[in-house]
Amino acid sequence: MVQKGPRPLVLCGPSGSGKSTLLKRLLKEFPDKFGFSVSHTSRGPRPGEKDGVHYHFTSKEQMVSALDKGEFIETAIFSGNMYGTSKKAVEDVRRTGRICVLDIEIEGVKQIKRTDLDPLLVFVMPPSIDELERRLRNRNTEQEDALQKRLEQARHEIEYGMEPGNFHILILNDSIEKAYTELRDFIGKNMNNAVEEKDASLDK
Ligand SMILES: Nc1ncnc2c1ncn2[C@@H]1O[C@H](COP(=O)(O)OP(=O)(O)OP(=O)(O)O)[C@@H](O)[C@H]1O
Repeated sequence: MVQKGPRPLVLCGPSGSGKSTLLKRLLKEFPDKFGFSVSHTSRGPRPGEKDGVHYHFTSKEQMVSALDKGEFIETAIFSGNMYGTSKKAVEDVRRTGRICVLDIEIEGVKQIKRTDLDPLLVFVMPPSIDELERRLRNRNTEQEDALQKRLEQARHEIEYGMEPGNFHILILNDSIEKAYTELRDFIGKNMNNAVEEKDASLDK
């Protein structure tokens, strides 16, 4: 059981929508206030990604075994790879007194809604599928088939993201400055309320 602390912040959105970019800025501006929950994944590291910093890189077998032991809050299969947030990852951040930020898939969002973590849920929306494709191609981190899978998945994710009641806020990332300002404003409004009283509630 994960101990309750401040409400965690969840960033969700299609691959390439800008979650990592926003997260990086947030952690840079407020290093003492927010801490990133490091997910586990069975996918291989991209150039520059460090084990234990960006992800805990592991195997599918090990993740399934940990899942069976109840060590994960949420897991999801995405583009053939397994991803998950361990209870320990969230607990590690909570212990530092920081607000835990999670970057998770839709399946994970559905699972975390069923826990008592009561997260603030942000959906990062790309301006269009075409622009998403451009950004993913520019990022140059995926092979063609993986890129196509991400774009296909993005259509479903956007549908879910836009359904009323699924997220507390949708942030359109057409400009990173604008999107970041919106994220900061949302946090400013809701994180204080989160400590005093809860005014952001959603469908479970
Ligand atoms: N507003 C923006 N305008 C132009 N490019 C952007 C914008 N936001 C992000 N990008 C670029 O788009 C690419 C994808 O962004 P990012 O890696 O943050 O996405 P992500 O949602 O974290 O993806 P993944 O889920 O695959 O990790 C990056 O190369 C990033 O620099």
